[in-house]
Amino acid sequence: NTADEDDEEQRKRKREEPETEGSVEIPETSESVLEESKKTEESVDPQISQEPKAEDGSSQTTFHILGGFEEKTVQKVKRVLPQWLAQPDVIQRDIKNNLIPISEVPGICLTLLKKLEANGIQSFFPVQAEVIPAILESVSSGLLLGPGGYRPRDICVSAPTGSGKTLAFVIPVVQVLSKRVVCEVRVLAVLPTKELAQQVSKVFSTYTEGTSLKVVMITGQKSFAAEQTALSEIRGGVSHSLADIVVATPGRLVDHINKNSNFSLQHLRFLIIDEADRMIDGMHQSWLTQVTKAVYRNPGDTQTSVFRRILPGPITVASLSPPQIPLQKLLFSATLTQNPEKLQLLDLHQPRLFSSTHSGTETSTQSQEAFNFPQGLAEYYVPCTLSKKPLIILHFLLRLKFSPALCFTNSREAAHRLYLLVKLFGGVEVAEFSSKLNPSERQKTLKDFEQGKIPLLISTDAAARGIDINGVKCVINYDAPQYIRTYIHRVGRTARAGKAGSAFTFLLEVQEKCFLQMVRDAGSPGIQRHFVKPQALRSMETHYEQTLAELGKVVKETVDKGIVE
Ligand SMILES: Nc1ncnc2c1ncn2[C@@H]1O[C@H](COP(=O)(O)OP(=O)(O)OP(=O)(O)O)[C@@H](O)[C@H]1O
Repeated sequence: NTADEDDEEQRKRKREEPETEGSVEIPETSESVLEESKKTEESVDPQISQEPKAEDGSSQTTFHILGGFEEKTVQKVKRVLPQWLAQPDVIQRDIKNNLIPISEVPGICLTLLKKLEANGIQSFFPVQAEVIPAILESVSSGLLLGPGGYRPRDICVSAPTGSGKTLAFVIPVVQVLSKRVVCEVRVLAVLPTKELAQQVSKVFSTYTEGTSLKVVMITGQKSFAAEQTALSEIRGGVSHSLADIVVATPGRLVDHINKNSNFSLQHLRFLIIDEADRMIDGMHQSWLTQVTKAVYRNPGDTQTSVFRRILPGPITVASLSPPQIPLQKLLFSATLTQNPEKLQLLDLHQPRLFSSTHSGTETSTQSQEAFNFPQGLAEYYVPCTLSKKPLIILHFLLRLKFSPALCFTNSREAAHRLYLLVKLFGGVEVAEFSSKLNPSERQKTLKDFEQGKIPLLISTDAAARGIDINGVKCVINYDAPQYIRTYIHRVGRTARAGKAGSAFTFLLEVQEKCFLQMVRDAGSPGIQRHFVKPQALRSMETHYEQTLAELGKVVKETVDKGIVE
């Protein structure tokens, strides 16, 4: 229909207007005005010709309208992913109904089976049942070669928060290393924070206990000299490694590579990158280049060594002989990026992906990445106003007994303010967790929270990723997270290991549309509205107002004393 076409044409013209500051927006004009401007377009300066005219023909305004906030139709582009990303090995998301008895997973030695049982593990979760045999298979020809004499494929795992990814790499790696003769660093696990490194190091220690394997953590928690002493010793004038498995944060790792001449990665067989998407992010990138350099750094006398390592290139007869220790990368994340450009930074070798999302299928037209949500998670959003947020938290804790609850804010200041307010209000034990605390305070706070001494922990995103706190019933996003990955990791602190849990996100009216769209686009199975009636808060209001006034005084006093800025 012609009228529709004209409309469409008008809209198109509007969309194509330059968005520069000097441009003039053409208002929704009548056809005659549009025709008028069309006629003059060829002969007159376009800037002048686009100036809007009122019906009497006079210029409507001389102001330039800034912005360009009008709605634009963005052309949908069908995603085309590399085959390995588009067709992953599928991992079941439902843990409870897909438990596999540990004895049914092939290749695991008796000693480890016994240890698993001793640690209360009777069955493997789906991610473990898939990934453990795959890693074991890649070392089936020994540490020096992959299957068929070729370099083994790198392995990427994208599975929900709390799905048991840690054991999926700890078990096979410990099993492979248990046959080693000489102590050298064969496994390097890199994690973004000290807490996570500690958590993973603890699991490695549990499963290496009673063997000669040594696990060393380098995160800066101890002095550099103490870490050096733990990593190697000089015997007979020669440096000997004291670590088989090193668990590190990127900053401290780079320090040891550059400043500790006795720290050698020349025998490294597995590079484990946990929270891989976070580790690919900008600030962490250079650590990988440094690791690669350290792995292929040849001391002068190794030209004749059997273990001479050269950077992998095209396969030739010469490159296959003598065989080298291949470096295999194992990537784990609940929100592994599907952006091939980002993944390329990791220089993966014929990667094999294990994933519980199907967003990468060829039929998918979604431009946004979809992620994994734990099966037992119930998601809610709570419509609220800024002033009612603290009251709703108190209502959740005091009336609805939503505890233990982990509550996230978007800044350290917001966490501290909310902590003070809840503490002054009384009736519930509360603690805060942020980078403001030193590592031992952080550790103690997490321990107290886990042991049930603190029913409410108010945290920044410092506790959003990877932290495995047993028994968190409820996650509260006091401030809505800006990014979908942050949301997934925060809510993933509950509903772990096949258990149930709830996540509540407080949303101001202006945030609702965008946030809900973001969550749905990411593949959330469904987020429901949880409305708190104003009457439910009324009885707490007077005491709350008094607490606010008191808080004002406390904050003023601390500022006056120069305790906080
Ligand atoms: N087979 C199993 N049986 C029972 N519990 C298990 C099993 N595997 C792992 N767990 C427990 O499940 C919890 C979550 O495991 P883990 O921390 O490895 O999850 P994750 O996938 O790494 O989560 P995130 O993505 O949040 O880091 C841990 O407390 C762990 O001890």
